[in-house]
Amino acid sequence: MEIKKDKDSRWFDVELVPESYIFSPTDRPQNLDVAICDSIPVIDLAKHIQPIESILKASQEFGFFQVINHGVPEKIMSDAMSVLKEFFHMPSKEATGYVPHNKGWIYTNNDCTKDGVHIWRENLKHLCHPLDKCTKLWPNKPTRYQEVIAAYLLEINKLSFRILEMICEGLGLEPGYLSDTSEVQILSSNFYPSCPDPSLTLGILAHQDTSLITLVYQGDSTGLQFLKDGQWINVGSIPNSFVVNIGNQLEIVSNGKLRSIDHRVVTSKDKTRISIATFVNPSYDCIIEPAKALVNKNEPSRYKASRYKEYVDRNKAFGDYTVALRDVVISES
Ligand SMILES: O=C(O)CCC(=O)C(=O)O
Ligand SMILES: [Fe+2]
Repeated sequence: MEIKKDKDSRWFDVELVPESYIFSPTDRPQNLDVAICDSIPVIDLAKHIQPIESILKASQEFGFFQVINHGVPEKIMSDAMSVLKEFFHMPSKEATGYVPHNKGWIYTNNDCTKDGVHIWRENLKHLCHPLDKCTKLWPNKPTRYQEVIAAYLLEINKLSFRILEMICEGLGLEPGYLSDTSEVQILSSNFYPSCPDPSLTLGILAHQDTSLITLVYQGDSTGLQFLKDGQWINVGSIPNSFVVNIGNQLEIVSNGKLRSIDHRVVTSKDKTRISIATFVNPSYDCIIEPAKALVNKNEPSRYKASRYKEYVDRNKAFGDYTVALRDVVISES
C-alpha cells in the first residue's frame, strides 16, 4: 500500500460523504418477509480465547460482527446516545448552527422518495479528524454535545485501532499496516422515527460502506439488516455492544479475504431507532490496493489500486457505493 500524505492540507480536503445509495428490486420493503433470523457473531474482547481468529472468521463469512467487553465505558456510550437523542428531538436543528457551506457538520431530514420508497431518516454527519480541530465546528446545542461526542470518539478511536490491529495480525500483515491508513473518521448519527406504514419506507437503502471499517452503536434499537446468502438478516440488539462491519477499502486491502456486505435499515410502526455510526476512512490521498503480502502467484490481485479520493468521486458519479467497488474488481474469485 502506498500512502501519500499531505499533513497540512489533508483534513481540509475531506468532504462529507454524499447521501447516495444503491436501490435494487430486492431492497423493496415488500420483500421484508425474507428477513428471518437474528444471527451475527458476537465477540467478547475481554474473555474470548482467540478474538483474532473469531474476528477474521466473522469478517470473512458475514462482513459483520458485534463486540462486547470492548473497554469503552458504558457511561460514555450512554451519554453519547442521550445527547444525540436530545439533538434529534430539538424542534429546529437548523437554527442551532447549520451553515450550508460550512464543512463542519450537516443535518438532513430525508424527505425523499426513491423508486417509490420513502427514505425515513434524519441524519447528522460531521468530520472527526483531527479531533481537536473539529470539535469546535460541531453543533453547540445541546450545549454538552461537543464535549460528550469528543469523549465518545476518543474511545472509538482506541477501539477501532485495536480491532484494525487484530485484523492486521489475523491477515498476517505487519502491525500498524491498517492503522496508518485509517486516520480519518466521519461520525454519522441517525434517527429513524416510527413510521405509520413501514411497508412504504426504508431508513437507509441497501448499500455498502466506503470505509475501512464502520463501528455502530445502536443502543437497544433494532432495524439494521445485512444480506447473507440472498436473505436479509436482522442484527439483534445486545446491550453496550458495538456492531462492526467491513467496508469496501478493507475488502480491497485484504484482497477479498474480508467481505464488505450490503446492509440497510428497516423502519418500525411503533419503535424509533437512533444509531451512531463512525466510519474509519483512509485519508483522501491514500492509495488503496491489495496488500502485497496477500498477493502471490496463486492468489493474484483481485482489485485495482485506487486513490481513496478517486474512489469516493466515482461513487459520487455513480451515486452508488457498490458500483464503485465493482469498478476496481479485477476478478470475482
Ligand atoms: O445502523 C444504522 O442505522 C445504519 C448505519 C449505516 O449503515 C451507515 O450509516 O452507513
Ligand atoms: Fe452503512
